[in-house]
Amino acid sequence: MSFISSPVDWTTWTPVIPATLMFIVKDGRILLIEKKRGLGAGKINGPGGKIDAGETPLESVMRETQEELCVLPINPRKLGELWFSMGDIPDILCHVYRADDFTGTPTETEEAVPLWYSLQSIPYQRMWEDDIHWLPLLLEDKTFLGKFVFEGDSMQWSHVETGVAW
Ligand SMILES: COc1nc(N)nc2c1ncn2[C@H]1C[C@H](O)[C@@H](COP(=O)(O)OP(=O)(O)OP(=O)(O)O)O1
Repeated sequence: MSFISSPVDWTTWTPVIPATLMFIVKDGRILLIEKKRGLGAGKINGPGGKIDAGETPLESVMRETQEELCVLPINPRKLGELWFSMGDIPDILCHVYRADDFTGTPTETEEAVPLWYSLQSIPYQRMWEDDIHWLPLLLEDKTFLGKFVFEGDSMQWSHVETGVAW
């Protein structure tokens, strides 16, 4: 969808909300959540959320994963950033992490239902529209920077580059 020019000037774009996402990939499966409340409620995503004041992105994604799923990722690594121009809500810069192991038992909480999917049956139709543009890169352990323009739930424009050094 990046064949048309971007409706957003990314050189001056300034995100308002810093956020995170975590994807745990183990034994040919990925640990996702059905989000029960907040932005994206009802969709399937990784655990994550807004970064609190004074937190680093890594501290935030560990806290959010613990709060939402009762697990702690082992050796998390940042693979991507997602820049979301959202239109009707404040713009989001999301740091995306992957881990290949965890401690604890994935457990339903007030915020999320844990869901394991095989890597061959990721439910993209129930996820945000941008995910299919970068989650395959994360599964290949590639780094990426994705820029997306949304109007409501509808993606209007996208561009993803890979081989980014974080
Ligand atoms: C627009 O496209 C998006 N795609 C994907 N894959 N993920 C997105 C998109 N927009 C937002 N997100 C992610 C980023 C965060 O992980 C969550 C939103 O976080 P939330 O608002 O739920 O933050 P919390 O701190 O958990 O919320 P509370 O204020 O309820 O504590 O969605």
